[in-house]
Amino acid sequence: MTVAVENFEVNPELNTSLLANAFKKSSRLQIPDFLSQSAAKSILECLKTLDWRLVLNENGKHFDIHPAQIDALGPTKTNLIINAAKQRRHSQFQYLYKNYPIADMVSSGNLSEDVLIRLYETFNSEAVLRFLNQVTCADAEFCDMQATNFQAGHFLNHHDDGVIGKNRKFAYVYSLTPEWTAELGGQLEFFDSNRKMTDAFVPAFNTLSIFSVPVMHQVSPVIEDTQKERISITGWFRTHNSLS
Ligand SMILES: O=C(O)CCC(=O)C(=O)O
Ligand SMILES: [Fe+2]
Repeated sequence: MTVAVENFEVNPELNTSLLANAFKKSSRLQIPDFLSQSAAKSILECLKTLDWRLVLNENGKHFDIHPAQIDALGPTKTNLIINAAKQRRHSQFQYLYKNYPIADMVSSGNLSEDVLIRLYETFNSEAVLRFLNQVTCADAEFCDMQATNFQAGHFLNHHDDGVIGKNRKFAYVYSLTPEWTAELGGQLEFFDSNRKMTDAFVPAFNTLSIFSVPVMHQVSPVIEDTQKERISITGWFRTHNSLS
């Protein structure tokens, strides 16, 4: 028997029209206290237990390295791969971080963590879709979802999130890292068409960042000298119809 899990509740004190006005000004917004503190804490605790994969690119190819593969490679080879990716950051589009593909795991029936199933259902619920569509003036029908973990030296270079056929209406980053500061790096930075930085979002616990796409942005490198992890749930709110 499957027991239906109840969705998390979006903070009832959020004022939709105030948030919509703020979003209209810059097509991006940070919404603090998105879920309850206890929900956010339970999600973070669950994320800390995941088997994160190391993701990076080389010569236009995406690599997804599972913990067992990292063990098989051993620390010397793994560090060579990581350091080479860090070097390539200066000359080409490059990324290096850890992830866990929540939406893919849901689709394949392999997600076993109730808290994450609940989170995925919550973000795809009528209540959240209606709320975020009102704030962004969009017509999104669903969202995809991955968890990301940026550790010391990890980054995601400039890109605009525009992918033909994906029908992305706006991107979201639900931050779960407590006590993050700008000095740690890992900021979500936005750029204009001249590559001038126009805005930077510092991750904050239980805060949902949303922004219209395409727009040029990056996650700046996390400093090398930290044990802290920048943990988030991210993805895009999308439509099914490829013509819209
Ligand atoms: O984690 C973030 O702040 C943004 C992530 C992002 O830009 C992406 O996954 O495309
Ligand atoms: Fe992005």
